[in-house]
Amino acid sequence: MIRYITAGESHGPGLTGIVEGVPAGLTITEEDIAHHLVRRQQGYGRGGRMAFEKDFATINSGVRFSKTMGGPIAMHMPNRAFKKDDAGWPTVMNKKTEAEGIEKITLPRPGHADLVGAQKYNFDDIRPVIERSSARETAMRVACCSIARQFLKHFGIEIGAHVLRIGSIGFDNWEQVRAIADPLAENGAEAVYKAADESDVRCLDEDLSAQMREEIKVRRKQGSSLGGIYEILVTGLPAGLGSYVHWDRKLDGQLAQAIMGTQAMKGVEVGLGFESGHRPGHEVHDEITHEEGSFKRRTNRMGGIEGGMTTGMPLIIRGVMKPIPTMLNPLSTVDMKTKQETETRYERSDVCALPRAVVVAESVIAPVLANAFLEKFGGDSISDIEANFKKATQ
Ligand SMILES: Cc1cc2nc3c(=O)[nH]c(=O)nc-3n(C[C@H](O)[C@H](O)[C@H](O)COP(=O)(O)O)c2cc1C
Ligand SMILES: C=C(O[C@@H]1CC(C(=O)O)=C[C@@H](OP(=O)(O)O)[C@H]1O)C(=O)O
Repeated sequence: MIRYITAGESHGPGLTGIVEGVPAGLTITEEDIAHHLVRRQQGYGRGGRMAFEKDFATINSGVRFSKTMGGPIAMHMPNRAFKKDDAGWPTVMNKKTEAEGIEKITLPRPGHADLVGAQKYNFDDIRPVIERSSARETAMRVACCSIARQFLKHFGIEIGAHVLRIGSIGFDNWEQVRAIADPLAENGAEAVYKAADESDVRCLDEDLSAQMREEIKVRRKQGSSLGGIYEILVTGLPAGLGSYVHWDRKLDGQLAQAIMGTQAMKGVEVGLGFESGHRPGHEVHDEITHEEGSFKRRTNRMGGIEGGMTTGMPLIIRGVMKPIPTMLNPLSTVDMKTKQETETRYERSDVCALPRAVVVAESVIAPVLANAFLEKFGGDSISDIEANFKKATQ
């Protein structure tokens, strides 16, 4: 079973990640990981920090001659913000001594973890909450998950996401999205992300991309922010991954947890999702056929999952990201120290992080899918798993 854990603060010296349970013999390099790290930094609506961070994870264990050895893979990624010292970070984040005059942050931002985090851990300063709740952590999460993604790719399983909506601008309906995304996914879901990466808002439609950019521009000018909706496709999954026998073995439930465990994600759909509640059954369920020796479906409205298991059709998952909580135009809040009503204070921030966040969403589902695959075809090495997979699918 692949597991990972990250450590590190947003403005501390750097992020650390440990991935364990990766079978021996998987080809992986720092450059493979950097590919997705660079993608996570790109996107219209990003804030000033992404312009100077140059995310790169150094592999410090578990890999020899570009192949995994079966042991834990440890990675480190420095925060340029710390070195750049644009706000005295080595002093503010000093691990030993508190210097005099360091300002306590006491104005919680609605929508961020500030107030509840400070209440929970009994802090009179929001700084420690910001440092760990920040989505800076997703940089190392993407690095860790890129290893699981590489494992899936080895077995022909590809992941690719694209943006469906930013604020009021987006596709009208499911069929419209299918017409543009599914032909791309026929060549493997990586074709979806590669096409989406051509747009700086990661939308597959050129006109909508231009309108989304405009929407972000307008909201930025107003000092507000935006979220949106995205879709992830996964191709190459064999039928029968996951299980119906227990609630916690249902693959759709596990995928939802991975998405909802990501900063700012507020909902997940599989296939038609909420739309299926608006339609009669015959416009929802995917009719079964048998062609060229295997079971197929006429449609894929259930998004490749039935009974908590993969159907063999592409997986289609959608997620919604709420608007960024830090906004130039303030919201009302209460000073934690004085208990007086006041307004939020602005800090450097993304205006719309959705085009970047879809890379995080693509990444976090990879270990879930890799584990479902390992549960069925698992072994200690890539060659063992190849043999098991071949035997089961011949
Ligand atoms: C890629 C990414 C970038 C983000 N950038 C910011 C940001 O610049 N400013 C901000 O206030 N929130 C940002 N967020 C959202 C906060 O991290 C998130 O709202 C916060 O951790 C509270 O968690 P919750 O939204 O899940 O309740 C970002 C989220 C993601 C996924
Ligand atoms: C650093 C990243 O995102 C950060 C996520 C984030 C938040 O509150 O979640 C707040 C901002 O941090 P800062 O105030 O230092 O600019 C973002 O830049 C990143 O994605 O690597």
